[in-house]
Amino acid sequence: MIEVKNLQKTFQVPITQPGIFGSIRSLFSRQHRRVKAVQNISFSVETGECVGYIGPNGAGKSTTIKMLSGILHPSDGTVTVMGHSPQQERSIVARHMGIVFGQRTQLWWDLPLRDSYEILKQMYQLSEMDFQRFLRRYDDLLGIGSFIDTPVRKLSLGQRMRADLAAALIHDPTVLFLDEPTIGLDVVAKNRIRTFLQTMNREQKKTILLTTHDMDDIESLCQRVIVINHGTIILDGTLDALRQRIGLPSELLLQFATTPTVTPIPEVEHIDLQAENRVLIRYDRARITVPTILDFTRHWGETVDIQMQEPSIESVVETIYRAR
Ligand SMILES: Nc1ncnc2c1ncn2[C@@H]1O[C@H](COP(=O)(O)OP(=O)(O)OP(=O)(O)O)[C@@H](O)[C@H]1O
Repeated sequence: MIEVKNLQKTFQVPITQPGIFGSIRSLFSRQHRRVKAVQNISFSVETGECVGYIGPNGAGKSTTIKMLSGILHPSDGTVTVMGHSPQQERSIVARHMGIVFGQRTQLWWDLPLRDSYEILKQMYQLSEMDFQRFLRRYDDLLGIGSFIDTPVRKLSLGQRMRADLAAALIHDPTVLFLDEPTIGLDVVAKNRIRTFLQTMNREQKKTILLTTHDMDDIESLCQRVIVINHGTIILDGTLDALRQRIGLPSELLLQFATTPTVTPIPEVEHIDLQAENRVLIRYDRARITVPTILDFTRHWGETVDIQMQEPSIESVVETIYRAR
């Protein structure tokens, strides 16, 4: 479905001089430095897979997605999506591909959402019947009907993301490139998007490549992860393999009413008593479950709050480096 071979992207960035005169001088300067955003990466994605493409800030994720979708030309290497080059056969690939950039909308900012969809309907030459079916379907799945007459600029972030997802699917593509589709959303909105994407992947068999900074997105959606850092792939495997290889820790933050009496828990290496009667417990889900941990902690004192969190992408990358 997606084939990436020895892909590279190098940007030429002008070298700026300090100070205001320096900045003006830089405008006319020929001095550049080279930023190797993506360096020699290769992978393939099969039909129906949902792959998490993760890495810290500046790792090269968006640059890869932009090359896969034909927005950027690679400096070297090749990409094919369903056997076609996104650069040379952009209109063919565009028919099979939906794309969402969480950081910026692809809808018309000042128009009511409905008008944006009308424009897309014309662009993709949808029949009126298919268009009406699209509106009904994505009202059911994402609730777009409740804000369809609102100008895009007035939508909440969660509504805007749902609107963008629906727009990316208006032509019923087979592949979805999603660049941080849950960024900035609250827990409820994130869960709604995740449930929707699960439906798209598991029931509609859409192939999904997803970049995110949220390990919960990966946990709930992806069977496979590709980890990228400094433009190179440092790990490509199943989520389980990643977990086993680096002992991916999960975190439990407990808030006690008074100072807890902390005692060791078998299979748990990290227990940290923090300020204000909080205890951070890092554990490996392959070795111990949350109910078992709570069986121990209820003897420590009265628990008033429990928060579960997945490790940050940064700590995943750090752990991979340490394990290599
Ligand atoms: N148009 C551009 N011109 C120059 N440098 C760029 C350009 N786009 C990206 N870069 C650089 O390429 C590197 C990779 O950027 P990219 O946006 O792909 O990272 P990312 O993994 O998506 O990061 P983030 O998680 O912060 O979105 C960075 O060093 C970035 O500054």
